[in-house]
Amino acid sequence: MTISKALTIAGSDSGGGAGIQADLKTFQELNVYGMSVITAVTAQNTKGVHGVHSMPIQSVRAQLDAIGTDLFPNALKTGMLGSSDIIEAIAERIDFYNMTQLVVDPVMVAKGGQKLLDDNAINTILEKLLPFTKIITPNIPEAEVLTGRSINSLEDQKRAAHLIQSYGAEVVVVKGGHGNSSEVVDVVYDGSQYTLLTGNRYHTMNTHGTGCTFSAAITAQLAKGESIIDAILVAKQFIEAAIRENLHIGSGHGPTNHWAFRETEDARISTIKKQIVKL
Ligand SMILES: Nc1ncnc2c1ncn2[C@@H]1O[C@H](COP(=O)(O)OP(=O)(O)OP(=O)(O)O)[C@@H](O)[C@H]1O
Ligand SMILES: Cc1ncc(CO)c(N)n1
Repeated sequence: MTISKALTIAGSDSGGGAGIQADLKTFQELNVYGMSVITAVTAQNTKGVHGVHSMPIQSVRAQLDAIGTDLFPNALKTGMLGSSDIIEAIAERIDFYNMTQLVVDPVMVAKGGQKLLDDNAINTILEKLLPFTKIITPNIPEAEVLTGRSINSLEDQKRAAHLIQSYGAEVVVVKGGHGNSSEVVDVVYDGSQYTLLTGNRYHTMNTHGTGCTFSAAITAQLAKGESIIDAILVAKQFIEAAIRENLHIGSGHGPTNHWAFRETEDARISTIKKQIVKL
C-alpha cells in the first residue's frame, strides 16, 4: 500500500478551526498522512486572536530539516508565516530539499481582522516563495493587496488571477468567499484558461478556517497524485460540505465541519458547477 504524505507549514490555532489543526484534520479526512512545521503559536478561539508567539527561525528550520531528511512529503502547503525572516528560511529549505507540489495560502489577516503577516513580508512571499509555487490561493482582500487593485466583480477577480499568475505561480485560485452574491465563484487561472467553480453561498458566521481547509484539501489531493484542476474541484466540494454542515460551537466565527465530506451522504451532493472559459 502506498502512503501519500502531506506537510503543512503554518501557525497553530488553539481553537482548532484554522491553521495547523484544520490542515491536519483535512489531510486525515482525505486519507493522507499529515505532518507539520509550526511557524507560530496563536492563542485563538471563535471570538478572535488573543496572542501570537512566533517560533524562532532555528526551530522552523530544524522542523523542516527533520522532515526533509526522512519523511519526505508528496505535497506541501504554507499558511500563516508571520514574518519575512521565516518566509526566507522556508523558501531556502524548500529549494534545498527540492520539495515540489507547493500550495501557498497567502494568509494575511484572521476573520476577526487581526494581522497574521507583517506588512513587509508580502513582497517576500512574491519574491522568495512564488518561484516554487504550484498553486496560490488568495481570497479577495489578499488578491487586492497582491495586485494593488480593488476587486468588485467577476471580471476584476479574473484580472487579478491573471496578474498574480504572471508573477510566477503556475496556477492561481482567487477565492470568492468574501463577496456577497448568492453564489460563490472561485476563479482558477492556469496561464491558458480560466476555470470558474460556482456553488451556493451559505449564510453562516461559521467560516473560521475555510481558506486553510480548502488549501489543505488541495494539498492532500495533490499528494495522492491527482491533477491540479481535479484537486481544486475536490477541495471545493470538501469545503462546501464543511461549511454547509458546520458545527455551531463557540460564540463568534465558529469552525467548519471537517468530517462532513465523509460523514453525510448528502454532503456529497455538491452544488459546485465547473465552467471553462478559454482566453
Ligand atoms: N459562505 C460561503 N458559502 C460557500 N462557500 C464559501 C463560503 N465562504 C467561503 N467559501 C468557500 O471556502 C473557500 C475559502 O474561501 P474564503 O474566501 O473564505 O477563504 P479565506 O478568507 O482565505 O478563509 P480564512 O481566512 O478564514 O481561512 C473557497 O472555496 C470559497 O468559495
Ligand atoms: C493560525 C491561523 N492560520 C490561519 C488563519 C486564517 O484563517 C487563522 N485564523 N489562524
